[in-house]
Amino acid sequence: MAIATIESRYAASQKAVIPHTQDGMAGEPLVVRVQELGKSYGDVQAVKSISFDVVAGKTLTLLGPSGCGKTTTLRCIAGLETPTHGRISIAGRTMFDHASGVSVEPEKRGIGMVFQSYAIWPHMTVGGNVGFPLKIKRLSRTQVRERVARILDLVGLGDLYDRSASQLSGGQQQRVALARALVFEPQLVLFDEPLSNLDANLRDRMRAELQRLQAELNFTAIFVTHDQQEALSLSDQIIVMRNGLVDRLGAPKEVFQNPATPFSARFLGCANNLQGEVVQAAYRPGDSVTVRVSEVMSLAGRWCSEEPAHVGTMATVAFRASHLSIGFDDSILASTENTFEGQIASASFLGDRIDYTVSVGGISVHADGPINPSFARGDTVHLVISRDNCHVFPGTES
Ligand SMILES: Nc1ncnc2c1ncn2[C@@H]1O[C@H](COP(=O)(O)OP(=O)(O)OP(=O)(O)O)[C@@H](O)[C@H]1O
Repeated sequence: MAIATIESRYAASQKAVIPHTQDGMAGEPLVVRVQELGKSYGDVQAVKSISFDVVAGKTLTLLGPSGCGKTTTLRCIAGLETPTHGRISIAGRTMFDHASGVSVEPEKRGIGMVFQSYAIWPHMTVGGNVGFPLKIKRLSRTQVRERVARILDLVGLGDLYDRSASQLSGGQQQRVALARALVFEPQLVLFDEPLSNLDANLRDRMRAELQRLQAELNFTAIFVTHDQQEALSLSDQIIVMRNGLVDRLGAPKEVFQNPATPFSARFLGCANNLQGEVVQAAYRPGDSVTVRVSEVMSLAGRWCSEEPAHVGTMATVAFRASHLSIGFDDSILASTENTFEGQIASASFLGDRIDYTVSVGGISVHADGPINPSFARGDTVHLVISRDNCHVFPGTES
């Protein structure tokens, strides 16, 4: 039986979709729908309850710290784990439904997977590794050869067809794993930290290659990573996961610029999380609010909750080190709001900038500064940050 082309598979997926109504994407074709998915291992609730949709041809990334349930979610979608509850459908077809007992076998889900470990067979050639999924599907030798040659060209390994897989660099092995996942033209590809074993240069190149391949082959992707740069650069949508739940879901820019919780703020690079008492109230999200962090430090920021901030309640102010300006004198101070004096407690050279820890009346603040001028331990400096860059959340939960 001839295997459908990428284009016809994609066209078929477009016909079989459920109308989509969430997150302003109404009318777009859906490839994956995950509803109230949960998975427990004995007493461990690896995934508590998670729901999301992925639109055809787009990339959704599960981002979060180690142990938050990213891989378990991915493995449930692939059919490698049986969820404890919930429902998963792909292109309108139910793959798992706890309520009705449906559970489609992994090999019948039509999903490609790329793992962190590559999982390629060292005793086979490159062509043998990549052609393996097609052999299982009983394609003829000629068809396998043609398909494998084409995908190897696409991933930049066209001249390594007959090379033994044991004679490849890490980057080449990663490309083989990628080619093997894509060779049977899946409409959905799952990536579990596929770039984490590569050096920084290669990782950047592979990110760009993945984007090119996705544009060319039009597959839908679910990506797992704990690297925020990777998530921001590769995704159409990001889910920040925490303890088996969705902490934040949105487009990369939205998630980065408007963190909805202190956890998301910290995970997406807000190195400063200061706690204090509300001294100027806020009633709606986006309202100005002031929090007194210490005797010498009150911070004005944007309120990030639907609940009002009453005077006297506790709140958390999150902001990035890169948003603080730091200088020797108060000429850097454009206003009198959110300005502080402190002493340099430590400095870490990061190549293109210096990460300073500044003590402001005993409270430690992280501030990025330029290479020149640089400041030494004990120097007195001035700091300023705009109110728009301070995100304020209710409570003091870390
Ligand atoms: N087979 C298993 N048996 C028991 N517990 C498991 C099993 N697999 C995962 N867990 C637990 O489930 C939780 C979620 O694990 P998971 O691998 O999904 O996290 P993760 O976010 O992918 O982490 P990492 O980034 O470290 O890979 C962890 O507490 C983990 O110890």
